[in-house]
Amino acid sequence: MTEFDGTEVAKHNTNEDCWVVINGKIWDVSEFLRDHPGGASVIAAYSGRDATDAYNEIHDPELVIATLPAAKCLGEIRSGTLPESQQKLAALSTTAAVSAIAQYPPLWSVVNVAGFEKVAKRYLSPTGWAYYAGGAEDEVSLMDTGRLFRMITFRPRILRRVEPVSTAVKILGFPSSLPIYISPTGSGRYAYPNAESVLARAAGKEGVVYCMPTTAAHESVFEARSSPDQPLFFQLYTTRKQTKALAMIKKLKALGAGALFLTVDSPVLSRRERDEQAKVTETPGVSSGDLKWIQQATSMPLILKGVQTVEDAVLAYDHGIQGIVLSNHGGRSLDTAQAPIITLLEIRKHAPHLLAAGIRDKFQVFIDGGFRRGTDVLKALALGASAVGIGRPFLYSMTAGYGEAGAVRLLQMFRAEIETNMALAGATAIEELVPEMVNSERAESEMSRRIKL
Ligand SMILES: Cc1cc2nc3c(=O)[nH]c(=O)nc-3n(C[C@H](O)[C@H](O)[C@H](O)COP(=O)(O)O)c2cc1C
Repeated sequence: MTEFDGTEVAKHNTNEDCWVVINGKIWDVSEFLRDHPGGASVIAAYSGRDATDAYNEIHDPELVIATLPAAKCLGEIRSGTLPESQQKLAALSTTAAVSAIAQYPPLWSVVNVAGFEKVAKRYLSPTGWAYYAGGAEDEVSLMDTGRLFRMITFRPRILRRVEPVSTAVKILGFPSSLPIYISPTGSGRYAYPNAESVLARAAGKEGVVYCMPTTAAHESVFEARSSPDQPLFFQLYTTRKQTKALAMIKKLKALGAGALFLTVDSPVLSRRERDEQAKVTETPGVSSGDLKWIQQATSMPLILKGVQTVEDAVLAYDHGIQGIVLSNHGGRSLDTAQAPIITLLEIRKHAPHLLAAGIRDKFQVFIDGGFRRGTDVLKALALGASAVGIGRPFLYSMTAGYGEAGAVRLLQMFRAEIETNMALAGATAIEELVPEMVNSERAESEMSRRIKL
């Protein structure tokens, strides 16, 4: 029997197109609605949702089978994919249930990343929310990034001409309309069906780069490009046997991938307790120390994702790698690992040559983890990063049935925040964002004093 995710069921939530879940089976009751002896509104209250409890309270489990044509049973609900908000309204009377059903908030009412996160928390299944929102162990690294962004303040310059503002940058030689890109985030299916293709399409519309995760590196994502020139990167774990990895690199290069992000911060599977409770399973990413075979296998730029110290940043540069992502995997790997912005400050202090404008055509420093505002992005750029990766917010932006429109709206929100705040800081181009525009001294006081290069 065909299986459907809760997100798919949720889309059929009107009187004209009404699906309900009864005892694990999905029924199309659009036509039956008006014939229901108890009235249409009783069923309509559960459209796009799980009606099991309410149904079982009154009906024999076999009644639906006897009443509806077999073709109206469309399939089964995939376990763990029904958001809480789509489940269990039986404890309420029908009238209360009808009023308790919140419609998905209209997209225009979501005005910032925090808004998308709120919607995602409400409409994702418990499993999906645990997987997306969680971090390792006590989630200290996960939560720490926001604190550091707040510790870094702007030193805006005044009475400058601040129009027009250009947010364009080059990422590994590819043009991007914004100094941000979409980070690889495992499986997007809890948020929206074919989430990776949806993100590729949204990225194409807004002229930014999407880096797809290993698990979703398929033809279909490339087919979603708005033009063959649209840059798409892919991420690889080196768990894969060498032969498999090489075959994948070759295939993705042929499909038109522009760069390879090799994730190096997860040599073993980390301890994510929310996932354990919600029974999410994920393949560990094991990194091997030897990168020569990958460097030799491809002419694509090779980027190390998950560099967490200035020492390793220097090693990467010295080994001819084309770029690094300062990242602690969004707080999902080693808990209490330092925030990536601290690693950026370490590089500023001990190896500033890695951030020099003059070397950006052969080496770029990217950063990700906890960037939720245009101002967060601008601080990292002023301190020398070439671009910023954004992970979870894109997953959140596709929930509640928003899909591509949500991801496009999120990019437009970042665009508006970056443009406005650049002008307020006194910059009209990304190159004009210089270290003197921020005061990062409080954050610098948290840097290790034991660094020896
Ligand atoms: C649900 C989820 C899955 C992820 N899966 C991957 C992955 O498969 N490969 C990878 O390199 N990074 C993965 N990451 C890490 C992101 O690429 C990125 O480093 C991190 O999410 C950035 O932080 P942010 O989510 O706070 O923006 C994942 C992150 C999340 C939240």
